[in-house]
Amino acid sequence: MAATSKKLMTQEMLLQAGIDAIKKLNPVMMFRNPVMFIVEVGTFITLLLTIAPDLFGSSTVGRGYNLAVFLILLFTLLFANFAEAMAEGRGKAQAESLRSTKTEMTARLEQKDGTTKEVPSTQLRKGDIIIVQTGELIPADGEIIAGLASIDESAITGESAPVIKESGGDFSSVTGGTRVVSDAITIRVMTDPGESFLDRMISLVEGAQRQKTPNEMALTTLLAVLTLIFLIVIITLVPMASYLNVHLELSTLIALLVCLIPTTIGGLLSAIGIAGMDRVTQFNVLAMSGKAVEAAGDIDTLILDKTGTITYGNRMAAEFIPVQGITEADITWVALQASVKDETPEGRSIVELAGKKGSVWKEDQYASAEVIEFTAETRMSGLNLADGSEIRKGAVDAICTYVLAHGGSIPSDLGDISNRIAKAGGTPLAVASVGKIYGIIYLKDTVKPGLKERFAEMREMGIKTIMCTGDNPLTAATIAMEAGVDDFIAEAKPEDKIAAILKEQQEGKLVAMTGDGTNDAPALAQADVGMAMNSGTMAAKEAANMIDLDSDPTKLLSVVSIGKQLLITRGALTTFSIANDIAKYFAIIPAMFIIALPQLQSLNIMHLNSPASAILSALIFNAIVILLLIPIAMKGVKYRAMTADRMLTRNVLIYGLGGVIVPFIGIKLIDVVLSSLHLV
Ligand SMILES: Nc1ncnc2c1ncn2[C@@H]1O[C@H](COP(=O)(O)OP(=O)(O)OP(=O)(O)O)[C@@H](O)[C@H]1O
Ligand SMILES: [K+]
Ligand SMILES: [Mg+2]
Repeated sequence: MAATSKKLMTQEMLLQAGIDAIKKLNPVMMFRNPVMFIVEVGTFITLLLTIAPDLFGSSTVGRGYNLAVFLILLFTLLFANFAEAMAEGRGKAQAESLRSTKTEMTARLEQKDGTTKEVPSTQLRKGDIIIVQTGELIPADGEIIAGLASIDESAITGESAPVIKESGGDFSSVTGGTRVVSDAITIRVMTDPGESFLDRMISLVEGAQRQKTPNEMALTTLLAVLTLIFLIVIITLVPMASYLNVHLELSTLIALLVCLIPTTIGGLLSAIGIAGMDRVTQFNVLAMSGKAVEAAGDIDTLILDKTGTITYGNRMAAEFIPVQGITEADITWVALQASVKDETPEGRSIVELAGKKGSVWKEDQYASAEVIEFTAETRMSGLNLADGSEIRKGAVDAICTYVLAHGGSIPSDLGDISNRIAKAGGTPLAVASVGKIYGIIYLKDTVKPGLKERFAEMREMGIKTIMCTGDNPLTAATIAMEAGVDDFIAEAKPEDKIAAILKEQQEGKLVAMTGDGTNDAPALAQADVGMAMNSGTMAAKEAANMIDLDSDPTKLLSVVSIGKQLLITRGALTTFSIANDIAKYFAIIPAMFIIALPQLQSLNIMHLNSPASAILSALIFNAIVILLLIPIAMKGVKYRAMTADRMLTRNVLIYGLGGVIVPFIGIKLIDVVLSSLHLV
């Protein structure tokens, strides 16, 4: 995706946006935007007045004037529509390129009797089991239930380096449309046709599901109310004017109304939202809703899981360390037994290390054993052998509790060994057989580089980072130090992760959470912004409202910036739009009443050429300003790392002051040009 998205606006896209701007004149579509809908009604009335100037009562202005007002209003509408069409353009192009990867393919579907049958991928349903081999495209989203393979995900992530996916752990999910580059895997299909990740991605970048955010809705309501107030003010001008014996032309009243209602922000509002979402996509982050992006802009706390988010998550067994009185061979043997049926990456790495150390075993030896699978709840796994003996490995505190409950004791040097590993940032797993602890397995993992700097940036923005891990407190402290997070919570079960989020939320804070595991899914759903790593499980990706295709937790920083920028841009342009009214008022009111009330000359501070020129200049400025502000609506106002409040104050000042001054200059300039061309 990244490859296609980096392209700048092409001529083709501009042309398409122009065509779309005309199509969007359809009143049914326009109705969703109250401000611009009023402009459209005005445009229609001035069109009628151009054809029949006396249609609504006798008129003293010529057709030419009405035509001029009509044309300027038409362009006001077109400029606003063009802004929206431009913002939509890039997403449409991206959707096009994604669609091209959605080819019809055949899948190898496993039958009840164990044989396979070739079927078209469109026939695959949730729960089907399929087999995909080297070189083949994966026909549907799913979870690997057997095997390990390296997979080229460039069709979705734009990243050409293949990633390793395997059954059992947090790296088990695969996406339809990606390619297996080595080995073969068995996959359980997780989505029905039309609901796949690729489908969702297409409709997301295309904006098909785009809904107004609560913020946008509130602003739209505010703008509609403002429009209504100006409408009432202008209608009441008519009897006042007739008392003064001033005849107000309908087209002039419409011009005044359009100048005063907030057309600038009304015209650019939707483009600002779409462009914000698009900017998030440019960072290879899929945001399921604009609401999530806006929430990201206000985040106070970020909660991260450790394994797979802060670290790479390929926890591998590095060493078997026996406690006093146990040989290395003994602990290796117990560790192996505890792991022969453990299908997690950790479990497999233990079996592999035991093999390297010379342990041999037969698969059928454990055929009648009961498998105790690893859960985040128990933090243990193992086997119950046919003779009734129980073999376990797991988090040190979990194993200690288990052994004590079985009448065993804790070896005196266990604490020292496990602390040594934890202080080095490793995960110690204790192993026990028949209620006796044999020693510790040292699982190593690596912290992703560059985290410290980015967490420091978050601190500067006023965001607190908390690591929330199932691992022990010492390991957690070491990794927390190394990664530079502000705080950590250790030995956290899934419900503890939710509790941590709820606690922050109850203090009135907005919370973001990043994670990759199935055990993170409930917390991802509870958080205001839940960002799942693309490397993670389906459950995590489904619960989250954002997915980072590059599996980089610090990406949230970019999303936060974009969210803040979105809110600030909207605020700044609203301020600018309303501040503009002052100059327009000074241009139009004297022009309307000058003949009856020469005293109003004192209001004519711009010394505009003629009443007609004043009105048309203000109206032209009103239209052009929409066009000129499209780049700011699309790119967002410049954002710097400071608190949102300071940033907003700063921008409201700039855009407020600018909004007062710029139109005085602009309207005067247009007036000079119009009169020098003898147009008015
Ligand atoms: N296959 C396994 N068998 C037994 N115990 C395990 C296994 N994998 C992990 N553990 C233990 O359970 C603890 C919790 O693991 P889990 O991966 O659920 O934590 P987590 O909350 O995902 O961690 P993180 O937040 O760091 O990603 C680990 O710290 C480890 O001690
Ligand atoms: K306006
Ligand atoms: Mg995890």
